[in-house]
Amino acid sequence: MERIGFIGAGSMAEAMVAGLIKGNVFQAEQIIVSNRSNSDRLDELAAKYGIKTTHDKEQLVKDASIIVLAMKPKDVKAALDGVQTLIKDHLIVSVLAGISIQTIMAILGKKVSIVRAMPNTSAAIRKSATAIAGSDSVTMKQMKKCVSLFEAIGICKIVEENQLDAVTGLSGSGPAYIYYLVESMEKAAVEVGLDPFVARDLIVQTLLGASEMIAVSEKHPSQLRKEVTSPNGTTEAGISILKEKQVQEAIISCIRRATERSEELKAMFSEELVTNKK
Ligand SMILES: NC(=O)C1=CN([C@@H]2O[C@H](COP(=O)(O)OP(=O)(O)OC[C@H]3O[C@@H](n4cnc5c(N)ncnc54)[C@H](OP(=O)(O)O)[C@@H]3O)[C@@H](O)[C@H]2O)C=CC1
Ligand SMILES: O=C(O)[C@@H]1CCC=N1
Repeated sequence: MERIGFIGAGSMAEAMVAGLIKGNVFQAEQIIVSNRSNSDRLDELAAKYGIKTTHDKEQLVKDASIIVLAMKPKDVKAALDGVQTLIKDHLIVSVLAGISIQTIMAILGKKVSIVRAMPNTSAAIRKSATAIAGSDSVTMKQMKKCVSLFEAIGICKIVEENQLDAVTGLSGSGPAYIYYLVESMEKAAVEVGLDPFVARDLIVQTLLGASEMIAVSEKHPSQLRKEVTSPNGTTEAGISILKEKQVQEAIISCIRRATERSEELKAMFSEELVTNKK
């Protein structure tokens, strides 16, 4: 029986476990989860999903053929400590932001099949936008397995590893940009005299509707925007302020900076984790 083992039992691991079970990619008995020390958390996951949990990482690595790295980037070295020699023909799937395939190989001290993924927190409701990249040794079959793994929690695109910083800046961090927009719309709604609860519902539905329109329509978003914008109407008046305040330029700078930060973190982690520098 093929088993998947998670090292790290936080929110990303749980989102994936939930999606894998709901999507029938793995049955509960094929999933093993471990963490550093929080037994209550393991008990909670076992009770909620019927999965196996353990604090014995060695056993997890022996039992599973796919190992998902789902701890914070700074903890990856400690998490893999003691199991390097047991990792052989496994497929390693890392969701760690800013940790390159090369860094993971350096920590493991050998060439292994590694798929690096950048999901986002909407994985919790199986709506993640994920991109993945594989090391040279990843087989077509392993890549397909990973795609189905991430398609169980949303959509999955295959990219070159050097694109993952851009993916992190765009869709990894992306939910936060949308939440920021919603925070701003909520503030504005109160200023223009709306009840905050009524405003929240209207904003959410506006976002859901607009997202679905983009998804199902063959029209470009700029065309959809034009269709909302009556000459001399309210939308034109509103958009003229966004243009005056250079909001589009600000969004482009935001995604550029987030991408750059991902590159910086990658370089920093690679130096810290591979050269033992703290
Ligand atoms: N949040 C996001 O939007 C996104 C996050 N990611 C990535 O997902 C990864 C996980 O994030 P998230 O789930 O939010 O993190 P959490 O902080 O929720 O969970 C981290 C988990 O790692 C465990 N852990 C820490 N050290 C070790 C160790 N030495 N051995 C075994 N387990 C260990 C912790 O165990 P314990 O509780 O016992 O300490 C905990 O279960 C991160 O690397 C992040 O970059 C990727 C895309 C988006
Ligand atoms: O903010 C971060 O660094 C992580 C990576 C993508 C989302 N959260």
